[in-house]
Amino acid sequence: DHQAMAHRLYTLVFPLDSDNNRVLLGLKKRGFGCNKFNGFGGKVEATETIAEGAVRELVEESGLVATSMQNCGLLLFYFENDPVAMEVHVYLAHTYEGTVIESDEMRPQWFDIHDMPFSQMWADDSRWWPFVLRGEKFVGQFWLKADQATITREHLYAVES
Ligand SMILES: Cc1cc(-c2ccco2)c2oc(N)nc2c1
Repeated sequence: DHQAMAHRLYTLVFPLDSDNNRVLLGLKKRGFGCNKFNGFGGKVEATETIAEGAVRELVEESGLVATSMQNCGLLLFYFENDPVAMEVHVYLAHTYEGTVIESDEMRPQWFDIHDMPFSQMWADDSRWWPFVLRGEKFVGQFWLKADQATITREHLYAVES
C-alpha cells in the first residue's frame, strides 16, 4: 500500500482584471523559481489558514489586497531525491484593493489570459491553465526531475467544484 508522503503547504494566487481578460503575473526576481513568471504565493505559516496565507502572500508580493478569492485547483509536486512533496493551493483573486507594486521578490506584469508567457513559466502551467480558462477545478500531480524543469510523469484531472 502507498506510504503517506510528507508535504509542505504553499499558495499561488492569480489576480484577474474585472473583465476576466487579463491576469497579473509576477516575474520572480530571486530564489525559488527565479526568472519565471508565476502567480503570487509561498509557504503557508503554521499560524494561518491556507486562504489567509494566500491573501498575505499576495499583499507582500504584489501590493494587492484580495477581497474575494476562489480556490480553483490543487497542484502536487514530487521531486526525485526529495521525500517532501509540495502541495500548492491555487486561487483566482477576482476582486482586490490597492495598487500593484514591484517588490524585491516580484516584478508584476499583466498578461492576456489567452496569451500566457508559458516559455517563461513553470513547465506544468501550460498543462493546467486550460482548466482555469474553462472554469474547471483541477487536481494536478507532477513528478519532476531534480532540475525542477522536467516533468517525468503527470496526472491531471478536473474535479467537482
Ligand atoms: C515545483 C513548482 C512549484 C511551484 C510553486 C512554488 C510556490 C508556489 O508554487 C509552482 O508554481 C507553478 N505555477 N508551477 C510550480 C512548480
